[in-house]
Amino acid sequence: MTRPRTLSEKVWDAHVVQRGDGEPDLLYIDLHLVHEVTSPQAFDGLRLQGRTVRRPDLTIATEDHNVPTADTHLQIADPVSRTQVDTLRANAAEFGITHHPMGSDGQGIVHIIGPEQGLTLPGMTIVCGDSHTSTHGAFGALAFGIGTSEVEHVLATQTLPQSPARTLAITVDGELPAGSTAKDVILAILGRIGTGGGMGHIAEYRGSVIEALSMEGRMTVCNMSIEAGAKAGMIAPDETTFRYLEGRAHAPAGETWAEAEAHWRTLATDPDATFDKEVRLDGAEILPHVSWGTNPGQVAPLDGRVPRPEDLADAGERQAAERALEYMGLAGGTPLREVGVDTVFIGSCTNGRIEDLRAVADVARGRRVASGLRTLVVPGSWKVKAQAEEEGLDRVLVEAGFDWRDPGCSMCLAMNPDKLEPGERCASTSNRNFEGRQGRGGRTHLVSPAVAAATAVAGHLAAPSDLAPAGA
Ligand SMILES: CC(C)[C@H](C(=O)O)[C@@H](O)C(=O)O
Ligand code: SF4
Repeated sequence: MTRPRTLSEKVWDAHVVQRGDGEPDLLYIDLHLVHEVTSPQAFDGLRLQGRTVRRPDLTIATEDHNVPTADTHLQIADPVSRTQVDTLRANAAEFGITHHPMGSDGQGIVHIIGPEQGLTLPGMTIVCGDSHTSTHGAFGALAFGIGTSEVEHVLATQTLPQSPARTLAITVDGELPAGSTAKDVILAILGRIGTGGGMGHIAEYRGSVIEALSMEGRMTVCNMSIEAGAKAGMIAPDETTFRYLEGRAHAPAGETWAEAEAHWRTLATDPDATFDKEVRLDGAEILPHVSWGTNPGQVAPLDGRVPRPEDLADAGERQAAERALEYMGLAGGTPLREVGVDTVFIGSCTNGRIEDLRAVADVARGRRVASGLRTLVVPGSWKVKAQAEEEGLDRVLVEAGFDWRDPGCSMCLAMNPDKLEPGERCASTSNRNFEGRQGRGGRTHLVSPAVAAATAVAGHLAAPSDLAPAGA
């Protein structure tokens, strides 16, 4: 009998094409996603060596980081952004890669389009020159971000040398309180284990709270694995996964579906398998969370207060908190609900999917955005945008005063026209609150879509349950 294995070990083992003593394993890569930021030098490298793309059919490119989210029928105005996007287009054409240009049906944030097109499947190895590739682990794929030289290696060979990672089980049992979401689960996990808590590990999220999440919610959780320093984050595929995938453009169909599903069912961690490290959270204790600092581990329940650095026992944490509060323009001890914002950003590969937009529309329906507040609602892809419009969500949002945009990374990282001004404070459904992340001097509070929407209405950090009844 083979020894009991975890989900990640099974997927890893199935992809080893070469193993040698003291050497990293050479892994076969099933899907390589490409965007305009981390690919230009990789393609240049191929050209220099006269090489081709080994499997153009397993390589998919999209434009996301640099695209504007308004007037997308026009040329990109910024010359640097335009060059990056034009370069990707030229490379995709030269090397025969499927490419989704700005404004086309299949375009969107790289981590949104893979799953929605059924390209992302359980048991696969998936890489992209992007740290949030961990998103795809929600399907039980082993998915991780790689650097540009590795992008070149995968383009040329469809393989990647990798040293095995350790395994980490993050179990969230029980049931979430009403009003808490997948985003709150991952923010609470980050609050517990910190930004280094997953370092060197592949995380597997398990337990009844994770099992009860939709695929959208599972993607939100896996997306932020990298914020804990984990190499990847995975969830065992189950009925929820299969129902999400069935009928998607690139998912197996007919007889191959049944075969695929049977195989996917074998991927779950064996009952006797052990992890190198385990963390447990009680779902019942996970309340809506917001970040108060400048890394995604600096979070607190919305019901709480901005921490007082002097109360922190650890000297390193105390200094980090002092510095963060200074940048954030916050005083320790301030109730989080009293923190007013200038901007609300809803979107990104963390929370730019249809379920996220539904959650926002549910709060917006019959209400108004606080006066003077800037909002951006940015669907993660054109498919998400089209579905939202089919469901009438855009009308609800526009009537409430939200700005309804075109797909892209947008204000998640401000590599495009959507940026915060210095000192501007933003409630954001994205994944990083680093200094300057959303624009130089901008201040970010990471929140769930529901909290973002309620904050837009209230003008300060708020949960939907804080708001007066709609229409009142
Ligand atoms: C631009 C890209 C390399 C970067 C990443 O790797 O994550 C970006 O997507 C981000 O979210 O910071
Ligand atoms: S939405 Fe944000 S986190 Fe996701 S790929 Fe784009 S920039 Fe990175």
